[in-house]
Amino acid sequence: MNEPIGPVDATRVPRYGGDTTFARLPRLADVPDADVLLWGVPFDTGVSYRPGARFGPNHVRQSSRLLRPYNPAMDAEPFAVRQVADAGDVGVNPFDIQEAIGTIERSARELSGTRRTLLTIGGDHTIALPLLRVQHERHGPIAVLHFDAHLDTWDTYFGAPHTHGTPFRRAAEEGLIDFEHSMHVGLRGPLYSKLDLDESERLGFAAVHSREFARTPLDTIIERIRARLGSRPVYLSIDIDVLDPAFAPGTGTPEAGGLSSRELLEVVRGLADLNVVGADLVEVAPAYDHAEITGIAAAHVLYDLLCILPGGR
Ligand SMILES: N=C(N)NCCCC(=O)O
Ligand SMILES: [Zn+2]
Ligand SMILES: [Zn+2]
Repeated sequence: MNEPIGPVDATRVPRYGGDTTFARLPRLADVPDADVLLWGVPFDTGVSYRPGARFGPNHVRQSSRLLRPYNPAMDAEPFAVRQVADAGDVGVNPFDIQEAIGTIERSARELSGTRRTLLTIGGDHTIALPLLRVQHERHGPIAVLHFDAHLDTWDTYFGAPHTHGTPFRRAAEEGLIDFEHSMHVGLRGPLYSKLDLDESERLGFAAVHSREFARTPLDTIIERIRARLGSRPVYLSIDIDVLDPAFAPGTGTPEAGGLSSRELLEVVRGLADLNVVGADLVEVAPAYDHAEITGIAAAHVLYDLLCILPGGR
């Protein structure tokens, strides 16, 4: 087997120069094949408040230039153990949500092929639906670990079924989710009514609310999550607004009282050895970011995610 082609060597080409791929990894076209692909879905037509997540993928790439090859927290070299590459962005229609969802689904299917793991950079949370459809084709009903301030199980907005507040309701209706083993993490903020929580529970989602992080030891929370997911194939859907606006100001629907980046990174690391089969990281909206705070948090979450994937260490 050929050695994986890693990121550009920062001792030869300084980090701030050259092509902007995630972690300065090679592009898919420049490697014989890849085991793990990062790709961007620059789509935000589903947002209900501040727009701008369409600029998320390139912002996260730009904010990932300082990542280094060795991750001491996981004793891992994620770019050395297998081929990771950046597959660029998919061209999605910003004026037609249905068409965009179809394009995302087809592209995800094509890119994953028979064996590749996809890490998708959004884009708003609408994009989780087509991504879950492709996971379902491979694994059947899939355990979803959903990091978010919001439930995203709402029914419609202005009568529209496909928005960033509704992907998990649609996915539930399509039978894509294994509710015995699915969970929200980081919920908080005002709701439309108490029924919002009841409906999510009725669908079958368990939940760790953000406020529980204030009083419960992190290891206890990680244990609860691991027990819920078990040995099932797990899909991670990470809305960056799970972080407190202090740690992720660059997002469209910020809510106070969220996780710190340290807490989120520790929870992600705590998922090591579970069967994580894919992930998305959504809702980074760079227009509201400062000094790449949100972009850097997103890049580091993806980096640790690469290390917890089966075979990532
Ligand atoms: N950020 C996501 N995915 N959803 C937020 C929807 C909240 C709302 O507009 O009421
Ligand atoms: Zn959210
Ligand atoms: Zn969301």
